[in-house]
Amino acid sequence: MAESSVATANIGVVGLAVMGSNLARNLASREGNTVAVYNRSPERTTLLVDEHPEAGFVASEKIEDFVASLQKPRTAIIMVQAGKGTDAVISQLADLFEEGDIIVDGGNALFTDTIRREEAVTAKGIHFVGTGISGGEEGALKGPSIMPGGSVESYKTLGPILQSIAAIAEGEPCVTHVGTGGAGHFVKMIHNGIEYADMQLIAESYDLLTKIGGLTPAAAAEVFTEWNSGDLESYLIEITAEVLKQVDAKTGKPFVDIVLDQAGSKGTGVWTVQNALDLGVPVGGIAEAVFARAVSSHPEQREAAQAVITSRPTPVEVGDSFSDDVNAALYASKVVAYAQGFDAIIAGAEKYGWEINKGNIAKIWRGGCIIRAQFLNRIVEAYDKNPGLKTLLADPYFASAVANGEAAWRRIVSTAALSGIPVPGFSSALSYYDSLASKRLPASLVQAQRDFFGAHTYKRVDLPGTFHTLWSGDRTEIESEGSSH
Ligand SMILES: NC(=O)C1=CN([C@@H]2O[C@H](COP(=O)(O)OP(=O)(O)OC[C@H]3O[C@@H](n4cnc5c(N)ncnc54)[C@H](OP(=O)(O)O)[C@@H]3O)[C@@H](O)[C@H]2O)C=CC1
Ligand SMILES: O=C(CO)[C@H](O)[C@H](O)COP(=O)(O)O
Repeated sequence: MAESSVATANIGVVGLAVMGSNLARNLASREGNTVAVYNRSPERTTLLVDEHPEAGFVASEKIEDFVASLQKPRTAIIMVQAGKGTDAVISQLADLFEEGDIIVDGGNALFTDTIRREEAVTAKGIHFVGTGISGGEEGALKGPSIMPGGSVESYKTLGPILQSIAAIAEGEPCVTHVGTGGAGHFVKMIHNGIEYADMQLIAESYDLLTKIGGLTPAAAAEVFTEWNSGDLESYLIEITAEVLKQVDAKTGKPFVDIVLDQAGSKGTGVWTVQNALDLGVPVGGIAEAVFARAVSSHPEQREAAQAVITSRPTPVEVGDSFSDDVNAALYASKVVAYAQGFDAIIAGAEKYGWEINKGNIAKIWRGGCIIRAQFLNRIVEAYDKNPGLKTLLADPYFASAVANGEAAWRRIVSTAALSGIPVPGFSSALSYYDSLASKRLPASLVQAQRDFFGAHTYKRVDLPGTFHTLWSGDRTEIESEGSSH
């Protein structure tokens, strides 16, 4: 490995696994950049440098040499395993960096860790920017969607570099200063939550098309390919068609049929739901997607249940328009998932004091990231028209798009239930829609029950104030001090 302790690089990357190595190549391909690279295990560095001499990397085996190879003020992007790995690298860099240098964490960090790390690092006069980066291997190389947090001052230096490597959508780079502190990682977390929901809805669509619609995976691939030229056009629909087309070389079977039906996760979906619970934001679509992966990953429970549930419903007979109904249900459920994700962003911004422009978030998700979709242009328009929109479902375009597909959506949920096909994503989205649309919810009864057993009080529809009924006494109503909770 060619070592350099002369400061020749204007930017560095620490962590050269899938994301870091591709991000480093992306940076190196941009005019004027000289990129320093470092990885804990030097084999990865050697491999990257040997395979990509054109990148002109300045490689180091020791982190001290890596730091010495960076021009001042130094900027290093960390792309290592979230959690302890990130803490370890930050601590090493913070010991070697000087006032004014910038540490960027581009991994999938939990935003509260980012807030903690920023406090610790900035105490030394070093800038710290937690940034979400999405796009997987290809995005990192060709242009990801980038969601930086951190201070406005840091973004002044970092912004142009990030803009130069980001994906371009509708002529604009997919990067914006999301907000200060942990805002970037918070928004990336929600991005991943929406990603989970979108993937689950697509998986349910595939299940319905094959198990009720009777399509083979290859025929379902054609349906997804067709959908990809309509309102559902998106990266996830596109790759779904590719996966379903794939034939396993070993068995000649459809590839999807030989993959074990147990979905894993690395944690960002769970974080989204945990934080939404804390914020009091219903994100049922994302939660169901997380739970669906969890159900799939308990084979012992599934086996135990299958040993006793031996009688299964016969799939309902469906006509030629079935796939159109699935398309409509997918679209409507997807609108709900995005609406819930944006609600969580709004609530997070309020709680943590971030000024997050929702339209700009939709803009930077139009390219480079896993949830990139045609659909996001409509979200941009919705927030452009009304930045204070209470829910995406109230936007006139989405309201009418969902209303147009509503009957099909209901047919799909009921057909799935009658056929014994689980559709937790579709059905929870429909229930959420119906909850918002209902003039009156049975929450009245829940609140009355709470008052009965715990004197939790209630409000009346016809009078101001807070009340309690003397349930264990003569059941008269008394006015209560304070507000019901
Ligand atoms: N993979 C993806 O599609 C995406 C990943 N991300 C995020 O980007 C980051 C990098 O992801 P990915 O490229 O997949 O790599 P991994 O998450 O698999 O992490 C591997 C890298 O972390 C390094 N590392 C782990 N522990 C330590 C430690 N204690 N000290 C120093 N280095 C350590 C490894 O070094 P060594 O080689 O020495 O083991 C290696 O470079 C992660 O935070 C991930 O969540 C974000 C978007 C997409
Ligand atoms: O951040 C990502 C994409 O945006 C990563 O691919 C992430 O790993 C996906 O989450 P999970 O592994 O839990 O499915």
